[in-house]
Amino acid sequence: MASSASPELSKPKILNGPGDYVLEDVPHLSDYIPDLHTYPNPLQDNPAYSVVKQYFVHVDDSVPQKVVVHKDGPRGIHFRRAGARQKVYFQPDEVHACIVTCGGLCPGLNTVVREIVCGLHHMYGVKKVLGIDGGYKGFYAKNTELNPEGGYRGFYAKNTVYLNPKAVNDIHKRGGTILGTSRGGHDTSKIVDSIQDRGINQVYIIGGDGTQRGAALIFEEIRRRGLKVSVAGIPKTIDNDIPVIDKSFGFDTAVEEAQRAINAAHVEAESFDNCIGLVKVMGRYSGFIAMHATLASRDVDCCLIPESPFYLEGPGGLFEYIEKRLKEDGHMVVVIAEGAGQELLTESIHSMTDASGNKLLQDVGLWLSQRIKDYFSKERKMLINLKYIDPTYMIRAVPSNASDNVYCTLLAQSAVHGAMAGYTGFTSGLVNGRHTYIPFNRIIEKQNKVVITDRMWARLLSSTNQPSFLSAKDVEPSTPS
Ligand SMILES: Nc1ncnc2c1ncn2[C@@H]1O[C@H](COP(=O)(O)OP(=O)(O)O)[C@@H](O)[C@H]1O
Ligand SMILES: O=P(O)(O)OC[C@H]1O[C@](O)(COP(=O)(O)O)[C@@H](O)[C@@H]1O
Ligand SMILES: [Mg+2]
Repeated sequence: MASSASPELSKPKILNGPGDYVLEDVPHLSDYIPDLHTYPNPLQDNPAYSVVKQYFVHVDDSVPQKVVVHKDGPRGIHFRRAGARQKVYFQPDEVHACIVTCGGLCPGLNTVVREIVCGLHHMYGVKKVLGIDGGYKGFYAKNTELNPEGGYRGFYAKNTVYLNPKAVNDIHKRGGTILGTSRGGHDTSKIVDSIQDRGINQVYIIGGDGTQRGAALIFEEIRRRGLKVSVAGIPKTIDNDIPVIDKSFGFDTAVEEAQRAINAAHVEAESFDNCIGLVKVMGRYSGFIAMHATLASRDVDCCLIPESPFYLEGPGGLFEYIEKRLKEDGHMVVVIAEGAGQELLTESIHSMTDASGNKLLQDVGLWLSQRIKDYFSKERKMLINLKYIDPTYMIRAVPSNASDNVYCTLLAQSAVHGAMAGYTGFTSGLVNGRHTYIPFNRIIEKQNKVVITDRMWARLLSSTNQPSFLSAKDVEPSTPS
């Protein structure tokens, strides 16, 4: 379960400028520690970067949250631009960094770990980088029993391990996280005690919404204790449910992997009479994987996501639509996100949660398969075939694809530049194609969801021709994307 520590966060750092310019800034070590020494950025002597004009980011550079504007509109909210600064707040041999990965797996975790280690080492000459084993609880729990014979995890599973470029050289080619991960076990004071006792002064925390909430609490406690420790988050979520950022790393890879299952479902469905291929993908509260995989595939006739309630029977319902597709085409493909239609399932485990406090879901794919079979055999006396494919863990256990690898590299390097420059309490994130530092309060304030009154969902509906399961009265106006 998450820590019971007070979730009260310090006041956001907001700076205003002309034309209703707003900078939602991130904290800096100098906000609460006076007279900190600064040093020239060692990158200025690095032969790889010395030829780059204006390699260092201007101290006033910021990135707008909204790029579609009206000529008389306000300049609006901005975030601090990520990147190397001319001055740094740590000397290389003073840095003792640590990296932890928390929550579910996501393609690209190992790439982020690799690039933090290599970025610190090659760009800033930092040699002491500690890997924390098995998520937040690895900061304080002794995992001596966690030492399976052989293998990468076996090698690393000993609570903490020092990482260097050689040790992480090829880890981006494998899925998962070499550090291990977990849900639950966040205990703010034990974690900060461990950081303080070990003399760690840069903490890199890779994880999703729950993890970033935990990171915000760690930052607050570090600030309360007045420690010179930078806390940097790198947002990880296969569900793409973290707000503000353009998309999370690993998402493209997951969508690509989901295509393989959808293709298989389509091949099966086309090969048998009256056949339905049903694919369940991840997406606990947000249906982005299902939506993007559907739009990418073009073989999908119906996509069901948590944000769009649906119903089975009667006019405009799913059964009626399935019957129509089978009569017209003889086959169909349905993609369902795991969080869709949970309200239709029995109440039995609705109140159960995992160790992190996330709602535990029932298998909507199995349930829907059974309901479809029952309906067509018993009520419509129709012979149908149904092939259910559940690629759930396959799509998140793969290594990241090429574009996610590049994305992970830049996120990791941005985090390193930010921490070296003394920023803290931030998440490294892509906003309108630019790398930024986003304050924790913005990252954890809500979950990113598919807006079903938005253009993207309309594009999906028009590509599948499925019913919207909505009446006009359910539709609220929204800003289209
Ligand atoms: N509200 C919270 N406060 C502090 N820690 C949290 C909170 N929610 C989750 N955590 C911790 O963050 C870690 C990952 O959370 P989880 O929800 O499982 O995954 P994710 O970060 O991917 O959403 C767990 O160790 C969990 O204890
Ligand atoms: O079975 P596990 O490991 O708890 O993971 C399942 C969940 O992980 C998710 O991928 C989300 O994980 P995160 O919150 O860790 O990003 C959900 O889609 C899914 O419900
Ligand atoms: Mg989560």
